[in-house]
Amino acid sequence: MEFDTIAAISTPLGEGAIGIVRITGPDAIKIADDIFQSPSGKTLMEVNSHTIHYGFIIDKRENKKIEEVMVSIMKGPKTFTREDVVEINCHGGLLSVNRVLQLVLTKGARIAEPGEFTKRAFVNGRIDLSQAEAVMDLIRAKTDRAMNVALGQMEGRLSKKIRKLRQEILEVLAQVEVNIDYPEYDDVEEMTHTLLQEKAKYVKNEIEKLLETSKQGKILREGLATVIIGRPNVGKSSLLNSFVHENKAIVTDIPGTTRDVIEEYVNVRGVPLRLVDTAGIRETEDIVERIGVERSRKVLKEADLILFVVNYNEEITEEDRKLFETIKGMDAIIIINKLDLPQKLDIEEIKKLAEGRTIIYASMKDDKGMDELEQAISSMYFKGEIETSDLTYVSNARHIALLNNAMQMIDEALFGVESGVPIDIVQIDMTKSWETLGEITGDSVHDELINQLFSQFCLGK
Ligand SMILES: Nc1nc2c(c(=O)[nH]1)N(C=O)[C@@H](CNc1ccc(C(=O)N[C@@H](CCC(=O)O)C(=O)O)cc1)CN2
Ligand SMILES: Nc1nc2c(ncn2[C@@H]2O[C@H](COP(=O)(O)OP(=O)(O)OP(=O)(O)O)[C@@H](O)[C@H]2O)c(=O)[nH]1
Ligand SMILES: [Mg+2]
Repeated sequence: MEFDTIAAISTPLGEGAIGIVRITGPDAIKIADDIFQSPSGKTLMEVNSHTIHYGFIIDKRENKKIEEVMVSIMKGPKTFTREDVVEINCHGGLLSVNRVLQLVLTKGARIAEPGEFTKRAFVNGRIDLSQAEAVMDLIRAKTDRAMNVALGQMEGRLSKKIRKLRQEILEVLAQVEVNIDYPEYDDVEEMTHTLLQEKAKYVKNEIEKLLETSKQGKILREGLATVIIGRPNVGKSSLLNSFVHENKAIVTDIPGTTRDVIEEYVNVRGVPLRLVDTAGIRETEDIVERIGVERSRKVLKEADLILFVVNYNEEITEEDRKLFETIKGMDAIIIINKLDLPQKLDIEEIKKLAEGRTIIYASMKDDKGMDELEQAISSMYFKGEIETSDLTYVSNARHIALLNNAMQMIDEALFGVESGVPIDIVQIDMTKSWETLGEITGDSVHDELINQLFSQFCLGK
């Protein structure tokens, strides 16, 4: 497909020693040539592909030097976008790259939308949708593991599995068609049923296997939403500070110190935590604190993991019991803090309330218990040493939802076969699941979704 020529700054604005203006499209090389002057007098129209050239960017109308640059010339289709690509390497600095970009735009290029380079790579068939989404994940990855998952997806690992499943479904649908066309064979109906049932079971099993990785995959990609809760003054903010190794949250001996929800990213043995400190939950007359308590309750509901802090130096209160009630059924670790102070806490009752969940004995003052806590978190989500390299993780919420949908349709197909529903109805369910799987790779998908997905990219990507 032939598109217009687009350009953008592909490096952080005004940071770093080099800044890159990237151009892609049919006029990329001509535009670059128009504003480039080499000391040797060569023109960019005649150079070999995948070569880089020293020279100056010149505003030829005013015969004015704009920048000293290195220009890469890459001719399609063996490029990032499969189109002609030019990269102008400028001196870093906001003004310098901006001047070059402005000049490029006056020569007929259009400013690129966020993600538009990667979108071209997709539309021109170099990568599929899940690979393009992986490019974005790669940029946002916060741990090595998350990065490995993104790299695997970018290489097309998930796409390959999905394509194989779609192929299987397509083959069985074709076979069913053939069988319908030759009804004169006696046992054709039974054969068709058996075939459909076997294939549906196989596909279902494969989807299930992928979905089994989704819990860990989602954590790796988005971070484990971890909320620190507990009554005022038990040491929640101190715990957050211990995790991030600095005094991010204000700690005082005044109960009700934390008023707002404080969020920090931490890497706990390869598990990315989106750690949230909350206002201590209690009944209060203070309006500001009450809003804080409300927010605490709200983030609590969306948590993947609760870190519930209680005070070794205080007796259990009705509020503690209520909190245990609130987190029923949720993943939680109980942290008994202030172990350096005399015991007033009834440990036996805490054990009962914990309902088998891990209890960590800690003192934020003496820096005790953090190792045990980190160990508990990592083994809770990644038992043993996981090898990200030989597992295909499904990490993206869009993919997870589509896999669940496809599975539902397969289930309906299976139910249909087993309860003697007419074959053409079963075919419809199988076809739907084939289409749904195709939305993951972008083989069956509409423009609106594509635009929405790519608009989430950064500018110049
Ligand atoms: N300067 C620069 N660095 C960059 C990028 C870029 O666009 N420019 N990339 C942008 O994100 C990433 C590299 N990604 C790329 C992916 C594919 C191709 C490419 O040309 N693929 C062709 C040819 C492969 C080959 O030579 O064998 C192809 O797949 O057909 C280029 C870059 C990271 N670093
Ligand atoms: N002795 C002792 N004091 C601690 C320990 N951990 C925290 N503290 C102190 O307890 C007080 C309250 O700590 P914070 O971390 O602010 O408690 P919080 O749970 O965030 O309190 P709110 O934000 O008011 O809900 C501070 O004076 C801390 O220094 C500990 O292990 N031992
Ligand atoms: Mg606090």
